[in-house]
Amino acid sequence: MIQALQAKGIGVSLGGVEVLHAVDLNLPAGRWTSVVGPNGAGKSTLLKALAGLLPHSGQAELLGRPFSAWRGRERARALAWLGQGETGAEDLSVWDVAMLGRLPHQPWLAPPSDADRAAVEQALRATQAWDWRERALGALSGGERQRVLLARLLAVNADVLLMDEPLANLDPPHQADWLQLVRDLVAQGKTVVSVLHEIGVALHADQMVIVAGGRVRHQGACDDSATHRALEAVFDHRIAIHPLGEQWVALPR
Ligand SMILES: Nc1ncnc2c1ncn2[C@@H]1O[C@H](COP(=O)(O)OP(=O)(O)OP(=O)(O)O)[C@@H](O)[C@H]1O
Repeated sequence: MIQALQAKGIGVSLGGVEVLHAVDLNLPAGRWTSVVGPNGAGKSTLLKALAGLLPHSGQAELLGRPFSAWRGRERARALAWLGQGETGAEDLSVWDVAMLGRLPHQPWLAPPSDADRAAVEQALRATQAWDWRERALGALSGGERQRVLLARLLAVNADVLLMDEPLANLDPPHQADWLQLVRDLVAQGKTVVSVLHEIGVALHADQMVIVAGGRVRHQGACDDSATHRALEAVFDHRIAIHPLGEQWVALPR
């Protein structure tokens, strides 16, 4: 199986403290992997290291090649990123924010092409943000803003999409839309890796990586009882995983 992302002994220190300890991880291409764990576990740090956004020890590989072997723009076309609580670009219009996702496709200082405009329109429509395209990002609500940032990520049209808490501020219908969007992306052969606190949604993924204390505690299929037991354990058995129809739900004990 082709690996979209691989961590080989990745360690990260922040503020002089080691927060990720020699993590080894293989994330398969064409699958959706959810990353879960308690607050402060190191999930965001792991995702940033996998995206090549943080200095780290060990080696990270994207689609079988070390990050150092990728040219910047080529890598930016292959891997799209949605960070947690992103700020900045408040004065930019929604259209221009989504167009930022096309930068890796554009020659230096070139105006957007028809293909760029089509990709941005498609992305804004996919997240139902099209109607706000002339509004400033800073004038949107938290959930509206999140949908614009999601559109920026989609506009990249990358094969590997990393999202840190993509459901932040989204209401339940838009969480359901996100779930469908991810399923569609994976059906097209894309790889999605998402850090999620919504365990019920995270259990819809193909596989789950459970992180605690800066280490991967478990990696397994979301419908595997071993994954459910590991999930309950990492949250100190304060939640229990139950079947509900064809889904799994996490309920407080
Ligand atoms: N700049 C920093 N300096 C020092 N420690 C940091 C820094 N950034 C993060 N940390 C610490 O690193 C650890 C991992 O943080 P990280 O953001 O990866 O956790 P997380 O699992 O994503 O948490 P959450 O679920 O709360 O978002 C935490 O203990 C955090 O306090």
